[in-house]
Amino acid sequence: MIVERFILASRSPRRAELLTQIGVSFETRPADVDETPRVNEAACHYVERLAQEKALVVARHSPGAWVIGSDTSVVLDGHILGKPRDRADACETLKRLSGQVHQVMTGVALANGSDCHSRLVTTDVRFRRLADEEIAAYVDSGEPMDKAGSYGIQGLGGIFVEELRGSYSAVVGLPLQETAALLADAGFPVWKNWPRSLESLK
Ligand SMILES: Cc1cn([C@H]2C[C@H](O)[C@@H](COP(=O)(O)OP(=O)(O)OP(=O)(O)O)O2)c(=O)[nH]c1=O
Repeated sequence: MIVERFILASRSPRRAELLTQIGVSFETRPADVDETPRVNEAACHYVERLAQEKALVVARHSPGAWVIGSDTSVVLDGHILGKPRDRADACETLKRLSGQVHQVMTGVALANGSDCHSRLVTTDVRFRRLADEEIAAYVDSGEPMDKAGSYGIQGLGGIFVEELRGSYSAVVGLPLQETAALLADAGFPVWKNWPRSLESLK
């Protein structure tokens, strides 16, 4: 019997939790890629390219494995806001997001050898107005520091979000519907591995 091997090419604990949530068993291997945007590269192209590169770089060294890579960026007026460099940068980013609608773009890619398929998910998120003291307290919590756009919707930062149109899981870091669709297209519908808790009651 051939047992398929799945690898999550990520060091993000959120992505690992989300992939576990839909019933996929996998190993993790961080992908080190250069995250510098190309000159004049549109945010949507950048995000999908990085997801592909993360998956492909790990797939190259993992023959036969199915590798999932992902990238999330926060985009305000077309400008990519990545992870904060430091405390001041996080405060500045949160001030820019205050009272505004921004986009969270997440790319997800599935690679096998040099073959790679990907999807891009864009979600509109509206922040309410944030007070300066609130921003300072949030940055002091440390939560923004490893997150695109300097916030985590799944954490303390959830209180900033007034409205969301799109995919909540994509904002957290891995779009579940699209990830499952990529796996299904490759011949691995995730539901086949779900537990059968009620089977004995039939
Ligand atoms: C907007 C937002 C981002 N994030 C996180 C998801 C990603 O981990 C991170 C964006 O950075 P990424 O560069 O996409 O990912 P990463 O460096 O954490 O992990 P890897 O490249 O190894 O896969 O921001 C949240 O956790 N919550 C949010 O609400």
